[in-house]
Amino acid sequence: MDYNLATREGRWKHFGSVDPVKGTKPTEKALMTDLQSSKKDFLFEIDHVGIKNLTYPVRLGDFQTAGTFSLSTHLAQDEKGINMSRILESVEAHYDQGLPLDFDTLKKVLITLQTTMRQQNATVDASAVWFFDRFSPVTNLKAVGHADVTFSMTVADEKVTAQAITIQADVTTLCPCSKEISEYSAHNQRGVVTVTAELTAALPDDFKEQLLDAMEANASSMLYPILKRTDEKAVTERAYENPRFVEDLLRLIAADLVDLPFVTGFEIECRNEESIHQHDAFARLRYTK
Ligand SMILES: Nc1nc2c(ncn2[C@@H]2O[C@H](COP(=O)(O)OP(=O)(O)OP(=O)(O)O)[C@@H](O)[C@H]2O)c(=O)[nH]1
Repeated sequence: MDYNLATREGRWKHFGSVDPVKGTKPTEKALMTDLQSSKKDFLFEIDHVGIKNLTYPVRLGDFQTAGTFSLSTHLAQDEKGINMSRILESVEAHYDQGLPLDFDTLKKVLITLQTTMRQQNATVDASAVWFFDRFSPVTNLKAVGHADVTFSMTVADEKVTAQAITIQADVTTLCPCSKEISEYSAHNQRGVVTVTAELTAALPDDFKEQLLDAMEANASSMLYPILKRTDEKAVTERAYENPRFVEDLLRLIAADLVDLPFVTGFEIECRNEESIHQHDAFARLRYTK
């Protein structure tokens, strides 16, 4: 059969598209079976059911960036499934040129989600790149640094039952052993620090900054986007003056976190991408106050 190749429809049919069949199933929502809402004994309740790897715009500090979300609810034993479309509807209900990535907004999203799903609890993990201004140490030149953050929260009966933040940041560590045994120099490496901090309900405005400071200030040196020669000299000498094993860095961060009143417990991992090996060195600890 010849089709009118001057039209899209004609071209589609020319390439094999066919007309839809005349079906027997309803096309109106009210007449469609709501399978997920069917009730009987489905053997188990489910702790978490929802969506993950949702990419959605978020606002974090002065920046709009891409967030990655996992959102879920509980599901009772006598319910077949959740109404998944309501998860995105709950996010959209609090969206304003990006979803503000903070615990107040996430709590509102979870309460909306829990209410519309009529479930006992709801949980979110929301990750994004956290951009912030970073000034070079001597010349004070501004540029933008970054760390990875994940906000985690659970609500039950409209109350927050758990809230935590994970921050991953890069630092410099200079090897104390290398400094001790060598006539000159010492090898150093990129350290990757990951802190998950369980948090009290009330938080200071700068809680993320205080956590990041604990992670960076205890390293041999923090990282800067712009370094002029005077800055580079300062950073190099600071690292030499503050050598750190991976264990040292872990313990010094832990000591700072113990002192932060809004942190109730934490897990820290420090991983050094070794410059004299092909493997990494790491240390990890968990602590509950
Ligand atoms: N429960 C469940 N839903 C799924 C699954 N996979 C996909 N879905 C989605 O669920 C969508 C339907 O969403 P619902 O929220 O139940 O739709 P609805 O019943 O019209 O929505 P309401 O009017 O809010 O009740 C489908 O389009 C699917 O994309 C799954 O494994 N389980």
